[in-house]
Amino acid sequence: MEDLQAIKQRFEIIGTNEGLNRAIDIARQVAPTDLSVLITGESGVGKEIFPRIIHFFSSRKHSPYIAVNCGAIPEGTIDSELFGHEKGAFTGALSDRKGYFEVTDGGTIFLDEVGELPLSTQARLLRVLETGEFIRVGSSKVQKTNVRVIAATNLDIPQAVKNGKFREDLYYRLNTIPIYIPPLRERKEDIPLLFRKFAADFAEKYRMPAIRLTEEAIQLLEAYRWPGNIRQLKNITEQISIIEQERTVDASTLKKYLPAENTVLPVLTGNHDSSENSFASEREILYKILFDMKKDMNDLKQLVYGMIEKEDLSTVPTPPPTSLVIHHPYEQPQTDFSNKTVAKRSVISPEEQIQDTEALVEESFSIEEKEKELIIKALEKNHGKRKMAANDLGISERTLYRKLKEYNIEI
Ligand SMILES: Nc1ncnc2c1ncn2[C@@H]1O[C@H](COP(=O)(O)OP(=O)(O)OP(=O)(O)O)[C@@H](O)[C@H]1O
Repeated sequence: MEDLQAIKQRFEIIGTNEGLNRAIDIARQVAPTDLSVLITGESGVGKEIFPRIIHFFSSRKHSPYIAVNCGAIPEGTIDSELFGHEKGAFTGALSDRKGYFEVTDGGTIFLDEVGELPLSTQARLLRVLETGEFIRVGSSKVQKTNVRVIAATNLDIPQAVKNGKFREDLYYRLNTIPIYIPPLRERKEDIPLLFRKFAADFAEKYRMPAIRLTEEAIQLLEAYRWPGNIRQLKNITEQISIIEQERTVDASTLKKYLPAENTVLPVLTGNHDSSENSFASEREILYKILFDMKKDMNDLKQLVYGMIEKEDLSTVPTPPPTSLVIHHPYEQPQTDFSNKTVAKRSVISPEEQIQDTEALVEESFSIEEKEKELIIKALEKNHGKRKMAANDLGISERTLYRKLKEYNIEI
């Protein structure tokens, strides 16, 4: 089997930290077995690389690999996505459809954000883990599959178990082999290495000389807490690469790009001391009101559609057919992962038809731009942490995922 250095090269992993090396080593050791693995660590630490390492070094290497972001799939359709459905199982189920556990038979499924799974889906997942059995939605036929499950989460699952949000038995089943990825602030030695790598990548991408840091700037970079971890470091390196003309970046320039730590939106704290803050807070309150208005409007729409569906009125205007095809945001295949399946979906539930209709209505009320702006603001404030941004916005993480996709917001 390849040594640590070769694995790092193959998967473009930068870092020499002991915790990182240990995580890679466990992934390599556990790969040839069929054990379930749970990868934990804060958002942006680089969890997604590990299931790929495990799949690559397993005997399943030439079988399908699917990465499913459990937080990004609406609750109403997740069972159908994972386990498939029978024709007529719900309105819109126009034909039979295989779920990911069926199409990945023989391969590996990576369940990212596994803590977001609803309890009913957790029960189905436990069954497939323990017996290899699953049942398509709307069917009574038990089917078999042979899939290795690797899960990841940035949630405190033991706490979720205590709160009744995550099944304890499933937690122990998934956590057979735990892999913990340390946050960047505990890997200070890796910070300058990662910066240099990203600076070189962006120099190539934007065809300009790479930015470099002065000694003082490096110290500042290392002292920063990096709440958004590697994702945040990458974003900031990109911003500086594009914006700064001077390619040698000193500490005072760098400081401008590092968000003040422990800052909270004025709208949430009621901190209105300076006139600048007061302006910002008024604007944010306005956005919040617009956002709430839109939410109310959508609730109202759901209600109306619900009533219409109940009464089965033939005069109901249906959304145009083009809006009936939704694709989920799956990872792009890596260069060394040509066999990775990119999943698509073309059948939607009534719930999603309503969501798609929302998009049409949003346009006509011109709230879209404001909503997008507010989402970006919330993400910036929370250093790309989607969960915290969703909390600030007063929406579920799932809705935020949908919005990010809808507005093409990259974080
Ligand atoms: N060791 C590393 N070397 C180089 N790039 C890395 C490393 N770790 C992470 N990255 C990059 O950092 C970004 C964030 O990584 P990733 O999406 O895997 O984080 P995550 O822990 O899965 O976050 P989340 O829990 O929010 O999904 C990606 O662009 C990834 O390529």
